[in-house]
Amino acid sequence: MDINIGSSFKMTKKLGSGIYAEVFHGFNIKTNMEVAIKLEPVNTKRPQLFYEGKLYQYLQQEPSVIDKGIPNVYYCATEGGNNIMVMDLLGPSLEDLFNLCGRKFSLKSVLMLADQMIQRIEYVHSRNFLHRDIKPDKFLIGTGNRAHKVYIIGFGFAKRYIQKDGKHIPYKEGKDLTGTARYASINNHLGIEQGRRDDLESLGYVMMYFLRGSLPWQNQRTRKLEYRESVDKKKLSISIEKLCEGFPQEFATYLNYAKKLRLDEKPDYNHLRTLFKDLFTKSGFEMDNIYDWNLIQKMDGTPGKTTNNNQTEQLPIGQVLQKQG
Ligand SMILES: Nc1ncnc2c1ncn2[C@@H]1O[C@H](COP(=O)(O)OP(=O)(O)OP(=O)(O)O)[C@@H](O)[C@H]1O
Repeated sequence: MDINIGSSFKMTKKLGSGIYAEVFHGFNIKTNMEVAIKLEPVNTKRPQLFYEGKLYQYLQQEPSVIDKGIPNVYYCATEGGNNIMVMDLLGPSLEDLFNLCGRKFSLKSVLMLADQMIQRIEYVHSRNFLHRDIKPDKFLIGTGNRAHKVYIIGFGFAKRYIQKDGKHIPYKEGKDLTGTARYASINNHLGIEQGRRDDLESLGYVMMYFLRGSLPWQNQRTRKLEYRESVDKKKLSISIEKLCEGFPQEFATYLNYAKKLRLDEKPDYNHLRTLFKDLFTKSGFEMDNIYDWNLIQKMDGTPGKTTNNNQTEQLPIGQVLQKQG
């Protein structure tokens, strides 16, 4: 395919697509560095790519945080009927990896991910923005020697919650649901203005999705238009205790904490990370950055090689996904 983008980039093959945009693999012609290229048609109803590009750049402008877990953006322009953004190439999303692992993650993987995901959200909040679409597809792992690092992407719905005068955005009702119904906070369903608490509540649903394999309000047999309403009803009717039943108490504690926060209250992110870190230690896990997907057996039928210390060989994740097709 090899299409030129600006004077420095070439686009090669498609990597994925969302509702609003398509993402392609590419590289910098001058340096050979691999990149991801996101394309949005110029005539789309709700253009958001340049807003997203500006946010990535803004989030990178914080010298005190070195590796922020946010991709760099190198180029934004309109070419050939598309808005284009060139950014760091990342690896698969947590949703891709969840599928690869048979749609269940172990407690160890969920706890290691939780620690990173809370840090990413805390960083975005520290820069005065809410993400407002927290879901497994918005967390991607890095490539090469950053394959254990979780990056946060997809800022099309992000919103500034600390206004220019330093005040928190006011409480409001009657708003449309923003983001993805499956992981939306209950207040988002109820039409209440979102705050930091809502990103954290959504993250709680992501964790329970990983542990349980699905959420109780998923896969309901309704037409698209009725889907949101049926998720509303089901989510409201299930208690946190029921949702987290059979899993360590810490997950219910986390969700109860997020749901009790006031709209403008700053979450104690450290407290939440400590909750999960203590559970990690109590469970006897080792912080070795080995996730479930690193232990997947080779797809050609031969099991992952066993090393001297009885650990399964880690496969480069790109290779595993390619083998899966
Ligand atoms: N920097 C990147 N490197 C590698 N793959 C990426 C990158 N950015 C996005 N992708 C892939 O492309 C897919 C779509 O990207 P993204 O979520 O940004 O699109 P979107 O249209 O904004 O999504 P949505 O419709 O869910 O809001 C992602 O799920 C991911 O698999």
